[in-house]
Amino acid sequence: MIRVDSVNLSFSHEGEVNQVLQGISFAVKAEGSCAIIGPSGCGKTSLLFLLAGLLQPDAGTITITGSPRTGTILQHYGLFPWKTVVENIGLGLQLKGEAKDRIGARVEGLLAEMGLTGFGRHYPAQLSGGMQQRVAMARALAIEPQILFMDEPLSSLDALSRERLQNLILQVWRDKRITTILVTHSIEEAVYLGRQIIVLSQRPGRILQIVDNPGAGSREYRQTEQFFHNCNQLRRILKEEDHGPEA
Ligand SMILES: Nc1ncnc2c1ncn2[C@@H]1O[C@H](COP(=O)(O)OP(=O)(O)OP(=O)(O)O)[C@@H](O)[C@H]1O
Repeated sequence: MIRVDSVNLSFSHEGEVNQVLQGISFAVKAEGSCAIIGPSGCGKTSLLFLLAGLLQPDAGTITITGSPRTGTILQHYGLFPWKTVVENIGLGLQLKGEAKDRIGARVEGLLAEMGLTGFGRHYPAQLSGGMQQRVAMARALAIEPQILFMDEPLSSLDALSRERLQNLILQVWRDKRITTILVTHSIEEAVYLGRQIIVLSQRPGRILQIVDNPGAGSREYRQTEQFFHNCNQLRRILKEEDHGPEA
């Protein structure tokens, strides 16, 4: 369980305080899937960084029950260009001090799972965006996280690769029974991948609404009336935030 209670965050620059998040409270239960959406600059990445423990709030608390292993996929993949695919994927395991042969076996398994067999010795620059994204996902999954934090992981992909990787995220969430927290700009992606959708206001980000979306979790969901209904609901909330209520 992840619990966020009355969290505020601001950044200071040359004496000027920039309030980024205000009074954020919500909870995500274990094995839940949560999507965070909102206008550009509203603090989505900052909120994800807070959850992942990469930033500390000015006020309020973030509590994560137990000491779960966490994996993080940052925007633009965060791969090391001077390391091969195998070295990138094995990095977390290496940092944990795992034995070389165990790392080798685990990385081989992940290469196969992600459809990257044969590309282990390539460098990131030699791969397409979709393949780099799968490497980033394999690296995050290598340590068998119980919570997976993802910051717009699919934003730079073409429509088909994006759909394939959305299905992969769905499959990982279901098969490995992990908790996923996904920051996205895409309404459809939020509704497809988040059983709970947190909609943030313009900066300073406050919670406009938490949309329950219990139907998410299967490939078929995309074709259902409920899916379209929830996409429209999100669109309405975001539009109102952008322009005020529609005439
Ligand atoms: N390390 C930092 N120092 C100062 N200001 C920062 C820092 N990180 C983020 N900000 C500011 O905080 C605000 C929110 O940024 P953040 O990246 O969290 O928003 P976002 O909703 O993820 O944006 P986008 O959708 O465009 O990716 C922005 O105004 C940004 O300039």
